[in-house]
Amino acid sequence: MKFLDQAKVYLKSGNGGPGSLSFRREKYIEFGGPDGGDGGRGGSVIVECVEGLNTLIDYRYQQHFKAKNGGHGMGRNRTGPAAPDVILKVPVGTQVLEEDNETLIADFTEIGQSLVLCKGGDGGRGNAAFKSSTNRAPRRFEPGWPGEDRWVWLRLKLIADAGLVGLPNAGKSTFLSATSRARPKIADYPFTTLVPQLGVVGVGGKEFVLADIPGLIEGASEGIGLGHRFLGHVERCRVLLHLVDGTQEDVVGAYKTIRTELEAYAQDLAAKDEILVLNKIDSLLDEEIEEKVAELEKAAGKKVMTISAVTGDKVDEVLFALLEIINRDKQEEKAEEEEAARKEAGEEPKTWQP
Ligand SMILES: Nc1nc2c(ncn2[C@@H]2O[C@H](COP(=O)(O)OP(=O)(O)OP(=O)(O)O)[C@@H](O)[C@H]2O)c(=O)[nH]1
Ligand SMILES: [Mg+2]
Repeated sequence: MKFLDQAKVYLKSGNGGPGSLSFRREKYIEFGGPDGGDGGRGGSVIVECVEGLNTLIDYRYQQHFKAKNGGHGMGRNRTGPAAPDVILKVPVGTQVLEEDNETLIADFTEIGQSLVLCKGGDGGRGNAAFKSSTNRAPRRFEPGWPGEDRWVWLRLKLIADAGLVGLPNAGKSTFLSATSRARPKIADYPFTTLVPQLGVVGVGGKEFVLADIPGLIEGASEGIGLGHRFLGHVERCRVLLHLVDGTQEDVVGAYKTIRTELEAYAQDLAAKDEILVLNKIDSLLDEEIEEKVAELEKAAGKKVMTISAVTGDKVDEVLFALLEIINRDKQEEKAEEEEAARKEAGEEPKTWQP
């Protein structure tokens, strides 16, 4: 599933500190020379490409990044303290665009690349800097130079490995928030999720990207509800995680509604690997769980896993099951790519000859 993860952020660098207007007063000199130092440099705002990030999710929650102003110049010709830079860490593959969301400013393709987006203002000069042969005691000093500010878009194209599907209220967002650092909105009414949300799930020392899309309802493939807009995204992921709310009467009906929509939307979507999970088992009696699992397994013709996204019960088992499919799919993809590369190079596949 190819995703556009993006965030609009406001950046502001610090102003330079003002220069100082200071005169040294010493014992025998009633009115000494100027010794006001320069103001400190304001902090810059810098974007840096770092290791270990997969999404821009953090930028959805904090949108304003402001560096501090430089400090005032001081007496004895001391320069004011420079303000620290503010560094926005982004993953490889991030693009920075102007506020119009079209004009490209930077394209980060390697770890360690960085760019100053708003330069901190220089400090103003203190009066010591204006001393000359004709003016031994200037009363002149400069205010600090202003910093810069701008809005930019951060944009990251990434592939989600697994996609959550299910009716509204099935607990998809709860699952995402229980398994990743993503903090999607969760509520007991349908269509809480309005746009896809992504999270990076860590399991067994590995990571994969999980996407939560708005709930699907009957007619979704024809444009009813919200989910259809995002079904195209799910088309490219490696595995579907299908959640069924165990507290509803008709679990089989819920399952079938989603399957019908997936099939109506695209055959290859319906043909994807799917892990089927009965959620909310914390609210069910053991007999109810057994009964519902049996009904679902019969209708779906596959094994059904059970979890509570809220308590975290058995969630890990689902994650390992997802990881297994994702790894297998990645290996297959790699093998296919190698095969294609070999063909391109004009090499005949090696065949065994007696
Ligand atoms: N008891 C119980 N409640 C759950 C569980 N998982 C989710 N819920 C509740 O079910 C409601 C819906 O959860 P969401 O995670 O918002 O559901 P969703 O599938 O993302 O819903 P949409 O975004 O509308 O498609 C919330 O009130 C959750 O607290 C669970 O394991 N047990
Ligand atoms: Mg949701």
